Amino acid sequence: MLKVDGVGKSYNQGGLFSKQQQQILSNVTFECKQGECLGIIGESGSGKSTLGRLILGIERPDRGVIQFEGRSVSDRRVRIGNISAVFQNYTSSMNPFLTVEDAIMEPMQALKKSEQDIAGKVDLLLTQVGLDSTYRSKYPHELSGGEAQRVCIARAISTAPRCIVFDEAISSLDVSVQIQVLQLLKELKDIYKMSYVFITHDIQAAAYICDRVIIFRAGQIEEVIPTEQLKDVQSDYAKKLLKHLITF
Ligand SMILES: Nc1ncnc2c1ncn2[C@@H]1O[C@H](COP(=O)(O)OP(=O)(O)OP(=O)(O)O)[C@@H](O)[C@H]1O
Repeated sequence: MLKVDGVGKSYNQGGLFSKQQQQILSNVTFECKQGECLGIIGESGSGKSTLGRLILGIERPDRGVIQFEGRSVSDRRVRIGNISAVFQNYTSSMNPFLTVEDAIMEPMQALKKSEQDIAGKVDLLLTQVGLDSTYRSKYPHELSGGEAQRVCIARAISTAPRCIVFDEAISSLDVSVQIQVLQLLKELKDIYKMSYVFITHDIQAAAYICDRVIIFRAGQIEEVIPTEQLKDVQSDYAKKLLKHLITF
């Protein structure tokens, strides 16, 4: 369904007029199947978020292609309504001037759904993420971190996308809230039959929610492994990384 094929990306290093390039991603190839949760685990700076931005079409790869159901995600019409995102920083992901209701309605309005359909769906989406209709009129500063992230999730699922990219989406939450949100994401995946690309440092969260995990190293895929075999990773790097990331 989502195919990343031979993707490379570099950035200019050392300012606007510098010609020095830093290679961030090299020849990244993988597929995320329909209904699959694919984890991407790697050290800080290994290029995970860059890959997430390329999948979301926020930036374009220098080399290779990213396709959703056979069509390049560089075409906005392919992405819109099909691929959405939930980021780590829920407070800056939310427009401080929009109420919860407006924030949830915005992606549906972009798809030109009827006002009646949209208004009726807000309560359902709030219920699905464990909030009630009293939240409709609240502003982001009136929400706890867990509530704000639930609103971001409601917004992300509002168009019933086929795929969601989560970039460290639970990392800023308290541990007890993280567990609740992970449970919620699992339930929603089953309801909507979505695929998830789950970018994280958190091996325990990945083990809980992912079907397969990609171990990422310096912008390249080191190993891809089904979650139930995570303890049997082959490469020395993956063994060391997992040991380092397991905190208990
Ligand atoms: N827009 C940009 N311009 C220049 N360099 C960038 C840009 N975005 C990212 N980088 C560099 O690319 C590298 C990879 O960053 P990226 O955020 O993708 O890594 P990451 O694995 O997500 O890290 P973390 O886990 O800390 O979020 C870093 O060295 C970063 O400084």
